[in-house]
Amino acid sequence: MKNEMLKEIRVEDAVGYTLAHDLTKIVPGEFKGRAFKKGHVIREEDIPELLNIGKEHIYVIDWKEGYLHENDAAIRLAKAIAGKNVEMNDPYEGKVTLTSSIYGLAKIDEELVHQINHVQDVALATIVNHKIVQPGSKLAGTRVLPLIVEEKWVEKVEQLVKGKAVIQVKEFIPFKVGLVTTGSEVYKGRIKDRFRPIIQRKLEAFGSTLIEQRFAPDDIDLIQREINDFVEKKVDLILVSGGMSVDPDDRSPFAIRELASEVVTQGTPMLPGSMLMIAYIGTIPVLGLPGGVLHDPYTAFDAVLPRILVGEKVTKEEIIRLGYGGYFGC
Ligand SMILES: Nc1nc2c(c(=O)[nH]1)N[C@H]1C(S)=C(S)[C@@H](COP(=O)(O)OP(=O)(O)OC[C@H]3O[C@@H](n4cnc5c(N)ncnc54)[C@H](O)[C@@H]3O)O[C@H]1N2
Ligand code: MOO
Repeated sequence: MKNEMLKEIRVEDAVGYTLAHDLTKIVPGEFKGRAFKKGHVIREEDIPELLNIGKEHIYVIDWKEGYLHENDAAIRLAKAIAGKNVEMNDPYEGKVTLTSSIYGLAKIDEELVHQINHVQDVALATIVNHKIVQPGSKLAGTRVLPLIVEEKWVEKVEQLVKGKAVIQVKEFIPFKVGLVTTGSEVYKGRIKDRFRPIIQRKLEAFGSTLIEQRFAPDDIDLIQREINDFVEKKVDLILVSGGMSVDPDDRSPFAIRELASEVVTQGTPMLPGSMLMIAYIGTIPVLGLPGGVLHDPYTAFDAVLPRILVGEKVTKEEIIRLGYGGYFGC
């Protein structure tokens, strides 16, 4: 049903009228964008182009109390939704785009996004939660669906999100990290350690530093001695590589478990990375690294590390949910 506030005027009769909204042109494979901007005053020479993009009429709006233009509604929605380190652009074709102002971890409240999209005439599309984003990375776009919208729907969103962060980007905290490399084959020099360069590169990408690497054979006491040393040094994160699976020489999980004040998980459903262990000694996270880190670019370790480096604690429930969509092959 057409809104009674919208008056149609034939394009040929529209010279001197102001456009009420952006007009879009699409030429498949060549162009998609704004051909005319809201506020443009129509001139005689615009008429052929307006007809070419399929506009035989334009709208003039006869405003009533309690309604908003799509641009104003999109700005209000974006302001309500944008949290820390999120910027918004000017409306374009009725849509406001939210971008990150920093390099960090995108946090999207999925449940709130669903609630917002339940509100009549409101549309919010976001990236998935926990993506690593760069300055300028697009996070979301929002608009209302009609050209003029009842203000009450925008107010409903504003109330829904009050005091909550729908979309924000968290900064990575520079962690000082200790690495305990276990495995008698490495300790005795039979093979060269390959974990260090991989770990170093992954940490540095987030602004953290591997401050020291210690080596231990497959011996619980000796592994624990090195872990304890890092605890005393007050590192921010301890990583333990090697010996995480089922062989009799795989001692790392026992060594970590005995020292831990909390074990969040020993194992994940994600592949690769099923042998990842997450524990805490006091406030210091201790990760037992799956062997897959040595040969796969993305494992459960890569899913969890950015969370820890923004200062978050990953829950067992989140670990369980890594299985869905978490088959990367190995
Ligand atoms: N029968 C089963 N086999 C395997 C299982 C399982 O559950 N049942 N799990 C698989 C998974 S998943 C992983 S991951 C791997 C290896 O797990 P580990 O963490 O126990 O690794 P290791 O046994 O200590 O070593 C495996 C392999 O990697 C070499 N390695 C170890 N550390 C280093 C290092 N610092 N630098 C270079 N190379 C290293 C080591 O010499 C072995 O060759 O187990 C699967 N199998
Ligand atoms: O824990 Mo493993 O990394 O799946 O090969």
